Amino acid sequence: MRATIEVAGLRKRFGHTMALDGMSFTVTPGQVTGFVGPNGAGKSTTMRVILGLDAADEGSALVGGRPYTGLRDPLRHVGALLDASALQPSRTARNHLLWLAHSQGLGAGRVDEVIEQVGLGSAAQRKAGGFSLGMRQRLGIAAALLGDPPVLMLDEPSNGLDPEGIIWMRGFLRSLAAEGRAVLVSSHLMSELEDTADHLVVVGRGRVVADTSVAGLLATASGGRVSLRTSAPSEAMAALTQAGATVTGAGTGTGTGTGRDALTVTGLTGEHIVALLNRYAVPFSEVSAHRATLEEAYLELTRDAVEFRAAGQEATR
Ligand SMILES: Nc1ncnc2c1ncn2[C@@H]1O[C@H](COP(=O)(O)OP(=O)(O)OP(=O)(O)O)[C@@H](O)[C@H]1O
Repeated sequence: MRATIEVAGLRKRFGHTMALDGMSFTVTPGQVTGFVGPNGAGKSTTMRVILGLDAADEGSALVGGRPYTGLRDPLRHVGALLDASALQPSRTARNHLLWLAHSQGLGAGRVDEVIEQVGLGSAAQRKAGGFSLGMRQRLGIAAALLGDPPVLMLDEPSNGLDPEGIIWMRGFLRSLAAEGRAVLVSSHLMSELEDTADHLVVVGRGRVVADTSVAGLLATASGGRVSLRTSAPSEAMAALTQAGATVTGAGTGTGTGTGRDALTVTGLTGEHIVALLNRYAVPFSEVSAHRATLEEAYLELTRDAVEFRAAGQEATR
């Protein structure tokens, strides 16, 4: 089976709420794809539609080229963790997994393997009802792995994990992708994905607002801005503007630097700026390309898609 998820033109309305408004993206094998967007952006609904738990009004969602409902032994095709608390609290972790395994024709040996894989060995005989959220997440991932599926889909798997657990999760997801699986991981926090994901599908208001590599998102957000520090701002401005750049700062109050000697230049690369300043013998002490953080890039992209924002935050925008 192809290790892919293909979502095309999904629309889904709940009453007056348009949860999905033309959601389209593809998850490819061998990498972790981060599915990121603010609360209410439509991530869980998309995952539920992919798993056949919700029906879309329009569009298609395919796992390995087929709709989920058409898969025989679905756990062998796609492993999913949507809600870690969806378990029978009186069952032990191992019995929970045994019950799932049997439903898919899988043996007890596989159950013990996945228990070890997620680090729950010492808790396997404990009742799942007494598990912390972090332990439930691990149990949910064990369940997703039971059928050794080529496709994994995890909704906010780092929720409830302690810092050690978060680091473990990052490495674990990356190793699953390195084995050639397609791994889709959702989060409403970019910080949770930035060290994990190779590729990002950023969503807002039910649609994709960016489908890009992590490096691509950073490059777009940086916007080609270069900061410059010079003791001769007027001469620098004149030389750079003449070469086609847009220059702000030095008393205009619009630059990102501080003080009269700081300029912000767009439209020219750092190398080009250095060459021009040298040619016109304009002194400068610093030329640096602005690097946006992933968080900044994400906030910029999803600014219009945030459903709930504190009043103080609203005022700053
Ligand atoms: N069963 C439902 N009935 C009514 N509205 C729903 C239902 N499920 C989702 N919605 C609405 O659809 C929109 C998308 O919700 P969804 O849970 O998919 O977003 P999300 O990106 O997963 O958000 P979060 O990060 O908060 O989990 C929201 O406005 C939500 O309130």
